[in-house]
Amino acid sequence: MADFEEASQRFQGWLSRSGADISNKIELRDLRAVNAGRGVVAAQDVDEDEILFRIPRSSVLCVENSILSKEIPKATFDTLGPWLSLILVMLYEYENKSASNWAPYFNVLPMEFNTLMFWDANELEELQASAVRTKIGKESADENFKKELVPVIKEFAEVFFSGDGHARARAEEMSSPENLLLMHKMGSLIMAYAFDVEPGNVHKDVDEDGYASEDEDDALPKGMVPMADMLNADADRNNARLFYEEDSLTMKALKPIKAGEEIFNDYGPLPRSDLLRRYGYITDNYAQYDVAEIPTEEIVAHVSSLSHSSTLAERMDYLDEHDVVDTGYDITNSDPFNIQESIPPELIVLVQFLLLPDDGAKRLMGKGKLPKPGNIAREVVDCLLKIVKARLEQYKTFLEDDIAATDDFPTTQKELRYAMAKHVRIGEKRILTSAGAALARMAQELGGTNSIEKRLNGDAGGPSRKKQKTR
Ligand SMILES: C[S@@+](CC[C@H](N)C(=O)[O-])C[C@H]1O[C@@H](n2cnc3c(N)ncnc32)[C@H](O)[C@@H]1O
Repeated sequence: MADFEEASQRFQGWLSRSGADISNKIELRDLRAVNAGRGVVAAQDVDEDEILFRIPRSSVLCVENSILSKEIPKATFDTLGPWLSLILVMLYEYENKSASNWAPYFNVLPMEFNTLMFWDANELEELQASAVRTKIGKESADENFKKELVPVIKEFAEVFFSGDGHARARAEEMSSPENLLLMHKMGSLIMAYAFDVEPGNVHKDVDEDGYASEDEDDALPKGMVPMADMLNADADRNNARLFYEEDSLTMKALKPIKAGEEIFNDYGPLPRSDLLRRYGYITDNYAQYDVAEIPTEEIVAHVSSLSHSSTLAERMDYLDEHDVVDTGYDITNSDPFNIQESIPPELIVLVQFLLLPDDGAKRLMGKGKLPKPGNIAREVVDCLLKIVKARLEQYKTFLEDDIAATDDFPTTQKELRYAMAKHVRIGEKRILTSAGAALARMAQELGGTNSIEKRLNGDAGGPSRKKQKTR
């Protein structure tokens, strides 16, 4: 406890000496008792628009402020891109230990994470069929570290390990498992803590909800902004935002904040699976953003099994040209569940188009048109229902069993990870179950012959013999 508090005090002292202004109405608090590390809390009432702190741009840990940017050519950083460039700079500062200008800052940053990158195989298995497992990217990150980052460190070994007689030997060791792990840790810090730092005089385009496009954010340099990254996040209780000014970055209250209330940033509308992947924690109020992703290859495999057409590949190319094809489709929450709201129109169009008879598809392609997602034929509903049910069956446990299993007070890291994984899969299964029920209702309302079942079972459209499990 003493070390933790002392690190917080030293960090704030360092930040103030670096020219930061921190309002005396806020405090950096120990929130470990509620599994939230450090967080910023209002010590007195704060008004809307009031400045909580102002950090000089020179205190941001970024390529521009690092001595490495004077010694390593800009072209090298440009080739590395924002992520690897910042990892390089952070590794350098971290290796410099107390000699680094940012040493007091590193002392309040964690080096252990619950993000999916650090879960073992058994822990990941608890996520069952969640598509988030395909997005962790550990192997590709390892490759990038070995192929792009390590060669730069070797090329500039004398700069990177300046003053060390063993600089070359140390650079040679950078591909070791321990050093790759260190790179992953820096990468994870960037993922959970860094900001896309807008230059002082340029403003990025944001959508109506205030989020920049991913392309837009990818283009901006990343920076670790001390203090701004001590704010935890909350989807519903976001009450502060960072503003990018010419010489400083300013955190302002977005609404009045009462003494004792925590000050929250916003990570955007992330499903809990992504919250876990990027930030290593989940909270119930992000459940509203949960999604159940269905990979496109599964959808195409289902349709192929129902279609005798030899033109599916050609149709996929056509759909791709019309921006309908994605790697997967997210079924989202709606309350009450509503097909039009929760099933993406692109998924409906994809299934509709692939299920068309050859002459119908050819006619549409000739006119450069696509089916309308509003008119869903019975056959399409049946196919979507099969896809949704098959996806649900890929999860190893039943929804009701997951809900019944208690995890009130996980005490070990493993228990915590298992509990978080369970909540992620519950969220996904709930969506799939609701989607299945809504599609089944729609099929019933549309009436007519269940042509898909007929084709699959080779009978006159009677109920499938296979008992469908509910998950
Ligand atoms: C930008 S940092 C916030 C400061 C962090 N709590 C710390 O002690 O360094 C983001 C990390 O804080 C934690 N976090 C953020 N919001 C949280 C919340 N609402 N509840 C619990 N942990 C949260 C997660 O571990 C996340 O990866």
